[in-house]
Amino acid sequence: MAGVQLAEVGKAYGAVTVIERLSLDIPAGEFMVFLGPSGCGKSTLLRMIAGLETIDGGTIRIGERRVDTLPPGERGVAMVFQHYALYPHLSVRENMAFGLRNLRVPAAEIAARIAAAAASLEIEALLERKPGQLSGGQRQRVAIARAIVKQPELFLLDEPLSNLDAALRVRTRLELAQLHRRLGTTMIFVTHDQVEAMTLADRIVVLNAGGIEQVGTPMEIYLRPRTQFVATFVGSPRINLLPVAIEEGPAGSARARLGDGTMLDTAIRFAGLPQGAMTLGLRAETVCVTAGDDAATHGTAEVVERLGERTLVHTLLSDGSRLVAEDAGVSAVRPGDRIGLTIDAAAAHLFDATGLGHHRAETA
Ligand SMILES: Nc1ncnc2c1ncn2[C@@H]1O[C@H](COP(=O)(O)OP(=O)(O)OP(=O)(O)O)[C@@H](O)[C@H]1O
Repeated sequence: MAGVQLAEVGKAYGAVTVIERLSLDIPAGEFMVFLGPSGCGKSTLLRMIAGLETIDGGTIRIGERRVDTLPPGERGVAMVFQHYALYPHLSVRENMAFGLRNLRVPAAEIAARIAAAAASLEIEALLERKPGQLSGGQRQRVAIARAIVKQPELFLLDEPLSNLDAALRVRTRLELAQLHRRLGTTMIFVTHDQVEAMTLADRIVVLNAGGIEQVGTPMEIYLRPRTQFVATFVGSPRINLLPVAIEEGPAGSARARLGDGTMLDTAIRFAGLPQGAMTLGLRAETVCVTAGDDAATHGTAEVVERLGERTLVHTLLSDGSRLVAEDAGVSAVRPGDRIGLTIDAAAAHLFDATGLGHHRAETA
């Protein structure tokens, strides 16, 4: 297994810059996820590491070796795509053996590796079938098994779960996490699905328009989003964003005034915040429906989404702004109801005009 180092890599197609001087260090053994919206350059970056795209500048290292001048076959990587890219006329076994024969791996060794990978992904019973005789999930498992038998130093996975139905996606996701634990091989996984990113990653790279917005563990990304873009992209329902005016509150903290006049004392230091209007970020789970007299503000329930374990209440505030609040799974709230809301102001985020995030001081 090998780590990966990208140093100031860039890529343009004609006049369009797709990746701009991007640097990133991935330690050996890490499960790294590239997360970002469609078109942000995730696949391009992965293909640059694989050698399927040239780079216009910078260097790429895998382990101790500089690889950006090497052809894909010499980089020690195996790639799994969204489309399984299996040879339709070859059996599963032959699909797995194909690349190894090209590498002149001895036949007995090929057989042993196929047996081990097939057992690991529970596809032993499928080895003599052709891809056309497999379900989508089985095909994807074969594609992963075909990557494993190469015993790569690095796995590159480009949205490998997105062709699977919801249940199979979850199962294959768990299998992939277990596989990583078992093999310990460095993996880079591209997705636009934040649940996949949160559940699989040791660390996530959030990409936006060809650049890195933030690199961090899933909970760092969720709890301390570096930018408003990251805060908005990660988390479901989407984080509530409200324009606020800021003044100094108790003990040097920032006090936010919402459009409806509600005052919230955040746990964010006032000193150092830029002057002027800011955007308050409140995750839905920090805004809760209350029937008691502890409400920070009141609003009108517009839409009530019952998810089973919790209820999302889309609420209109008196100044016309809207936010999503949470209630228990069994909730009495109906559309049109006037409701009270508690707000956990200590968990609030503030975003300045440049989109930079400000959070409560780190606690030990
Ligand atoms: N061969 C090409 N020629 C010109 N532009 C390209 C080419 N390949 C990709 N692009 C552009 O580069 C940008 C990044 O594409 P890329 O496929 O890396 O995005 P992505 O983040 O993987 O998106 P998706 O999730 O939709 O696959 C896009 O704007 C795309 O239109």
